[in-house]
Amino acid sequence: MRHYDAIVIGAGQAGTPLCRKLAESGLKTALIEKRWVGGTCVNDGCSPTKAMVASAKAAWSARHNETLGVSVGGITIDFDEILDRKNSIVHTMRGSSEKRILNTAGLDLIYGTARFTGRKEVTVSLKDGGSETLTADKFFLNTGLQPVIPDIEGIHSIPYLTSTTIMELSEIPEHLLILGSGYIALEFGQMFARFGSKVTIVERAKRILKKEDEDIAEEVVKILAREDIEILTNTEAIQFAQSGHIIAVALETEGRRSQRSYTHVLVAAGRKPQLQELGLETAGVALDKKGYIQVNAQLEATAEGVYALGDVKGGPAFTHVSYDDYRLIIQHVVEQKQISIADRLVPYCMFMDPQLGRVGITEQEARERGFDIKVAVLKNDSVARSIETGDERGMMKAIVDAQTGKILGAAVLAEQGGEIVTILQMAMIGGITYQQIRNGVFAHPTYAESLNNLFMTLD
Ligand SMILES: Cc1cc2nc3c(=O)[nH]c(=O)nc-3n(C[C@H](O)[C@H](O)[C@H](O)COP(=O)(O)OP(=O)(O)OC[C@H]3O[C@@H](n4cnc5c(N)ncnc54)[C@H](O)[C@@H]3O)c2cc1C
Ligand SMILES: NC(=O)c1ccc[n+]([C@@H]2O[C@H](COP(=O)([O-])OP(=O)(O)OC[C@H]3O[C@@H](n4cnc5c(N)ncnc54)[C@H](O)[C@@H]3O)[C@@H](O)[C@H]2O)c1
Repeated sequence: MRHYDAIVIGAGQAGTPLCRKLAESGLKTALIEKRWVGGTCVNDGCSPTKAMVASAKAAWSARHNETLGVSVGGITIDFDEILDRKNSIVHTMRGSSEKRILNTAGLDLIYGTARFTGRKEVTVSLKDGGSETLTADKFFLNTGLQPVIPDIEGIHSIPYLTSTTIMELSEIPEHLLILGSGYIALEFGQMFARFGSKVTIVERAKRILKKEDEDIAEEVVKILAREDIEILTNTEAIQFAQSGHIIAVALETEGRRSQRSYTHVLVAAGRKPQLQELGLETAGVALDKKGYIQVNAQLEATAEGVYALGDVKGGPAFTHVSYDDYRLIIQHVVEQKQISIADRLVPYCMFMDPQLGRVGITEQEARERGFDIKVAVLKNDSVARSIETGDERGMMKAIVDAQTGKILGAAVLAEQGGEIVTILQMAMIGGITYQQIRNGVFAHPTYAESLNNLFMTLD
């Protein structure tokens, strides 16, 4: 039986860099991955979707450019070309990541599914057949999330799509029904609408983007409505049936039933921890109330020598969080430093177009918590850069501490909203007040300069 100093399970956004750093620090390390190096982000998530979103944006721009006085005539979507480009990006990223692992001394890459068969022992069902049992002093779990498939009558009798399988379609759906209205639903919904699908989004809650402020969510709805995307809120799919190429769906909106037909169904109703194969009970690792691996602020699970990183430990499920978990674990385990994930400032960006960049708390959260705040709001139709470039969609918003002038949170729904919100995040990190940003000299006419105007609204 092979023994290691450290075993990393899951080659996600934490596990992939972590295994190399552990090995480079002198620990004999194994990385166990059941599918591909790079995990969700590289293979099924961020990179492939953003590559396809870029194609969708190009299609939108080609149509939209007429408003700028430039007509390119009819446009054609070459879906095979879009998929080839996406696949080539994924293969390059995955390949170079795998190569770096294979070239690291003291590190073994083992393809297979790991299951705990003892407190400090895993048995790997190898991808190429057979199995191997390994032991280690320390385990690092980075097994990620998987789509939730709601228990709806008939759902397993239809060829429903998930965020993974929709990227393998060989044709553009004629009429796509999307269950859920989170990031996955909105990014794919707008993307396929721009490729030519008719898109209907069904959300069972009373509005989309519940965690965002209502004015931001309303602005997103307006933008999507202009692209003929139908959004049905307070609505649930209660029954599915397949009839030839058509999927018949019974919907229920506030007690009223209706019958609709679609060609494709994407389930984007949330994601859950990928743990069913791991046998955590055997390792003595407890789960929290929501079914994620329970960790403390040092990312330690309830069993000694076991750590959990990334999405599987709960909290915001983003690549940059998983990557930061890796950075912190290295400081803790290799450099013997104190670490804590408490109070970590986590930004995020929804890559619909325009992007929704977010950081810190929302207005609704600040009010619920009784904070003394000022709220700055600026619609993009009064931003010089937006007017000049012909894209006035969206708005900017910042929540400011009324006493100190410090920024508590921001939302930027704009072309490059993810980049613009990062400027405000830097201000939050550096303790820069809104008055300093209001009076800062920024190049004209940039989006950054509009932050002067955003905070002038507080005067
Ligand atoms: C469609 C989509 C788009 C997204 N877009 C963005 C975005 O734009 N920006 C962003 O920040 N985040 C985005 N995310 C989220 C992001 O992909 C994840 O937060 C990120 O990948 C971090 O995941 P992770 O490191 O926790 O694990 P993952 O990347 O999910 O990796 C887990 C790995 O563990 C392996 N594994 C699981 N169980 C076992 C086992 N028993 N044995 C061996 N191996 C196992 C899996 O095969 C997988 O490779 C997106 C997600 C999706 C689905
Ligand atoms: N740009 C990004 O950073 C990005 C992009 C995509 C995904 N992600 C990550 O992936 C995670 C999962 O995304 P998601 O969109 O699947 O989940 P989500 O949890 O964000 O949204 C799911 C939505 O589906 C609704 N819902 C649940 N069951 C339903 C049902 N039966 N019928 C209708 N609606 C239903 C929920 O009310 C919720 O609004 C995100 O939270 C995020 O962390 C990030």
